[in-house]
Amino acid sequence: MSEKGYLQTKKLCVGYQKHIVVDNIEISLEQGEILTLIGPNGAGKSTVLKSIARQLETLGGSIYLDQKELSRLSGQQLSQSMAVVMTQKLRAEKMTCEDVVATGRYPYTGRFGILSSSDWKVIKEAMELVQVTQIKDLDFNKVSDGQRQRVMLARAICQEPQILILDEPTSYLDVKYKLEFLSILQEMKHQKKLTVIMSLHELDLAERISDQILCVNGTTPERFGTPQEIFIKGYISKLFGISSGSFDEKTMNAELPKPCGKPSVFVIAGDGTGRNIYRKLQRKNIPFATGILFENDLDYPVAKALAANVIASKSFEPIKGTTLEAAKATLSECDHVICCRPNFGTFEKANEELLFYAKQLGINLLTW
Ligand SMILES: Nc1ncnc2c1ncn2[C@@H]1O[C@H](COP(=O)(O)OP(=O)(O)OP(=O)(O)O)[C@@H](O)[C@H]1O
Repeated sequence: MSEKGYLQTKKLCVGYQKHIVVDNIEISLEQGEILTLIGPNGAGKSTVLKSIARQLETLGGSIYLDQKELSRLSGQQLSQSMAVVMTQKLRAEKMTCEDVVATGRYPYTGRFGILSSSDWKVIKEAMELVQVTQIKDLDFNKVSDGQRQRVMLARAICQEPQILILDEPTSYLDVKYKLEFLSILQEMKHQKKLTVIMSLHELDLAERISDQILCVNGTTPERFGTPQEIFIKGYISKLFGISSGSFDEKTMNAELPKPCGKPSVFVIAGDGTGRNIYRKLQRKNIPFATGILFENDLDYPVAKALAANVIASKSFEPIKGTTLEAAKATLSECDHVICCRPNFGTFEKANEELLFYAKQLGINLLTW
């Protein structure tokens, strides 16, 4: 573990009463890093977050913030350094969205909770940043889940924390707000050196935004590392125990199960033209073969996930005669051919020949 770590855990054990959920958690984050927790439902992500946020008593080990034990900070010191947005709904009787955002300033107000003009400036800026100014006068209990999530983020931002803890912050956001939300986190990371610890179910987003990822599943954390170390072939499927369908760590594509049986259709594809057809055939439960695909083609990972048989050729190499023969043999066993290619490039003469062969055999050429 790095001595320079801004936020560190040592042999951290978390759970409920005597029931250990995750043990031996060793993380080390620099200031301004984003850590994402991923793992299956019920694995313990929220439990880890609640423990780091001091909302749940730890069962063992320690958490250090800037070399100081987190448990030794006073309540006010903690709320001035850490903001927390968990999934459970905030009880906010008769509060407007602006009232809720304003509670984020309480760690800075005196005993009477009177907000100064500079507090209101911070509140206004936070609301503008996450675009909730328009709903500021609405009853917090009557806004949508996505709006509520953004109000809670504004509240956390106006707390001006050094560390932000978020449990599934993007779960209710539409794609526009998901991207905006993550952009705000990145901006705060770069401009204010904000350190973020959050859980995400969207693996593609986790891969893009995280500096570090902690994989949680079972009583010991599976892995802690950079996205490049985590998103390696086969690992995510193993972490989540994917048994129906498949997940490709390289493209972050999740595909439904491939249709079973002998292929009845041959798809001549390439240059990303086949993916939609493959998925259409999958939806209709029609087994198919496809080729000839270069291994770096956009179609290739989808074909590997959905096709009964993929005739492939090494990237940046000429297609071998034996590969063309294998494609012809597979095609001749099919009842139909779908050609997705409007024309063929210089290095695709083999596919052009394959189409010609299909016509010679008199195989039914489908247009989809
Ligand atoms: N208050 C509680 N008391 C006792 N056990 C709990 C409590 N909250 C959660 N658990 C248990 O702790 C385990 C981990 O739950 P946790 O909510 O941390 O998982 P998670 O990874 O966040 O799941 P999800 O992805 O579904 O949100 C589960 O077995 C759950 O049943």
